[in-house]
Amino acid sequence: MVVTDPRACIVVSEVRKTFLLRHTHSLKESFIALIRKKQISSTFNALEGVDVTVREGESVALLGFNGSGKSTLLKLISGVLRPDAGSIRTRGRIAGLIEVGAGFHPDLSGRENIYLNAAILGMGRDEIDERFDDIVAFSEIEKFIDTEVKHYSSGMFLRLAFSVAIHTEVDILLVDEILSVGDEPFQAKCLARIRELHDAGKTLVVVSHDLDMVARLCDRGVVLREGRVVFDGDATEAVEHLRAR
Ligand SMILES: Nc1ncnc2c1ncn2[C@@H]1O[C@H](COP(=O)(O)OP(=O)(O)OP(=O)(O)O)[C@@H](O)[C@H]1O
Repeated sequence: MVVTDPRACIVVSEVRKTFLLRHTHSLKESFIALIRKKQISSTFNALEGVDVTVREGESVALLGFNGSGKSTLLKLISGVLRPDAGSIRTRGRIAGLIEVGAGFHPDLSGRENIYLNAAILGMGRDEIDERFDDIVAFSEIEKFIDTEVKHYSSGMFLRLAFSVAIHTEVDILLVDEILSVGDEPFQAKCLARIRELHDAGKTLVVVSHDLDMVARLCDRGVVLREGRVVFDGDATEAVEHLRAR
C-alpha cells in the first residue's frame, strides 16, 4: 500500500497474526497423538486483513470483546510481535505502557530501577537526572525509593514502573488497560497525565474495557471482532457499536 497521508505515524496494512495452538501437554501425549494420527497442534489467526492508519496527534481506542485481538495489535505496533503477513510502519518514538515494569530488577532499589528502566526505554543519563524528581514525586513512594523493589507491594511496584514509562520522551504512547494500575486516586492521576500528553500533541493508542473512559479520552474508536476490524470511526459511535452486540 502506498501511504499518501503525510501525517500518518502508524500504518498497519493487511496484517495477519497467526498463533500456534497446541493440543497436547507432554512429549508422551504428542507421541501417542502422532501414532494415532491425531492433530497435535493447529493454527489460529488472531488478526486477519487488518488495516489501520493513525495520524499524528490522534487518540485512538482499540475496542472489542475478550480475545478479539486488541492486545495483539498493540504488541505488533510496539514491535514486541511481528506480523505473519502485511506490514506495520511507524514514525517517531514509541513507548508502550504494555508490560509495565517488565525491565525492573527485584534486587535493585527503586532509585536504581528508575535509571535502569529509563535507559531501557531510551533515555540518556542527563535526561533521567532531569526527570528523576518528577518520576519519584508522581509515584508518591519517596520514602521507599532506596528500598529494594522486592520489598514493595504490588501497587507500589506498578506506581513506580508506570511513573518511569509515562515520563519518557515519546511521540506515540501505547496504553494497555490503564485502569489496572494502582488504586483509584493513582488511576485518575495516570489518566490526567495521559490526557496532558495528548493535549501536548502526542499520539495515543489505548486498549481498555472501560468504555465510558475510552469515549471521554479518545476521538476515534476501532472495533475488532474475531481479529477483523468491524468499525472505525468516532469513539462514541464505536462504543455504541460494541454495546449494540
Ligand atoms: N502468544 C500467544 N499464543 C497463542 N495464542 C495467543 C497468544 N497471544 C494471544 N493469543 C490469542 O489471540 C487471541 C487474541 O488475543 P488478544 O490478547 O489480542 O485479545 P484481546 O482483544 O486483547 O483480549 P482481552 O480483552 O481478553 O485482553 C486470543 O484468542 C488469544 O488466546
